[in-house]
Amino acid sequence: MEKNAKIYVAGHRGMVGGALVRRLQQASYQNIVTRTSKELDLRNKEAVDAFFAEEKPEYVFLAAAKVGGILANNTYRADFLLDNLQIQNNVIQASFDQDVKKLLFLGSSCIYPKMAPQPIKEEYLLTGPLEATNEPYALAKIAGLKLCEAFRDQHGSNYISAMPTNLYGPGDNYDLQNSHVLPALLRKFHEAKENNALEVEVWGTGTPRREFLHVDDLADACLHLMLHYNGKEPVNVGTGEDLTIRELVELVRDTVGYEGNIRFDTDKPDGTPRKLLDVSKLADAGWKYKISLPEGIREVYKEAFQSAPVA
Ligand SMILES: NC(=O)c1ccc[n+]([C@@H]2O[C@H](COP(=O)([O-])OP(=O)(O)OC[C@H]3O[C@@H](n4cnc5c(N)ncnc54)[C@H](OP(=O)(O)O)[C@@H]3O)[C@@H](O)[C@H]2O)c1
Ligand SMILES: C[C@@H]1O[C@H](OP(=O)(O)OP(=O)(O)OC[C@H]2O[C@@H](n3cnc4c(=O)[nH]c(N)nc43)[C@H](O)[C@@H]2O)[C@@H](O)[C@H](O)[C@@H]1O
Repeated sequence: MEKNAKIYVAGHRGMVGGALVRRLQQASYQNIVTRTSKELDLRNKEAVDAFFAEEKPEYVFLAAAKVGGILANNTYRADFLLDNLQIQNNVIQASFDQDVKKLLFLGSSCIYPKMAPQPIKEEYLLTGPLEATNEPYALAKIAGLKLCEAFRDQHGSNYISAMPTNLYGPGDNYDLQNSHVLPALLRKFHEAKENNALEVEVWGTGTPRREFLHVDDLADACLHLMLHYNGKEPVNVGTGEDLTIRELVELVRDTVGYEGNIRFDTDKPDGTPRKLLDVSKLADAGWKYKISLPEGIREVYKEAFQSAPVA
């Protein structure tokens, strides 16, 4: 990818897209094209076709998607399936029509079977039923990676797919209903400390295990894959380490400095019991994460709550 190549980052205002733009700029890529969803609704095929015909990007990072935590996925099930299918179909088809040289599609670790052996290898895809809370989203993501594979099979298109584990970092969503667990916990513990609240409510039993990757590490991995990986199969992107939600809760509590009680609301869903990624394929491609979870949480807490108010 030449330094003056035209690169379209879809979803640049999101957590992942924002990190990708920062990483590309840091690496001196000068010709980055972006559009907000207001300027270009990627669900609209005509608008997407017109944008690609006009801009003719050479490389595409597809980081635009309808995204949310366990409750959002489980509540807006039709939107998560339909919006994501439309966005990815339109962008991948237009990339083909306009001869994009290479495209990176972002999926998610929830594509794998709920009871997949751990750690999860890429080859476990489609070997068992999905987790119910995010089945529509996972199905859309599976369709996206399969569409990339099908274009490669039928037309030789160099479209690759990255499957990140749970992410966190600057630009995360802190809405308590729709967010993922880490930003939700940071906000809950911060507000409980500020208000001297007696307890903090945490969803589920605390027993599920999750793996977390800082989004700046993810962006670095995506650039690495764009530069060095040309395989058909998706590549897992994570740390290869996980912890229980209870352990995460304690880590966030200690980072924030909250001293009250924790209550687990077991009426809320746990989701999949564990989704630890096997990252040996990524390691073979020459990449490893840099930001440890305690360090990342400290940095994000400082950035989101101790310097400027949360939007
Ligand atoms: N967050 C995670 O934990 C996680 C984990 C694994 C994989 N991923 C994957 O990483 C990618 C990015 O996730 P994220 O966390 O960065 O999500 P995010 O912060 O919610 O950002 C998503 C972006 O997509 C854009 N978008 C949504 N609908 C659109 C539409 N109809 N037209 C145009 N743009 C649209 C939004 O643009 P505007 O801001 O302009 O509205 C937004 O900036 C997704 O593919 C997701 O599956 C995320
Ligand atoms: C990366 C994303 O992961 C998502 O699954 P998933 O890890 O369960 O998504 P999260 O929403 O991060 O939840 C992870 C775990 O944390 C628990 N949890 C505890 N307290 C909270 C809280 O206040 N908020 C939230 N959100 N969770 C909380 C939740 O019950 C679940 O067991 C998928 O739904 C998406 O499709 C996507 O793949």
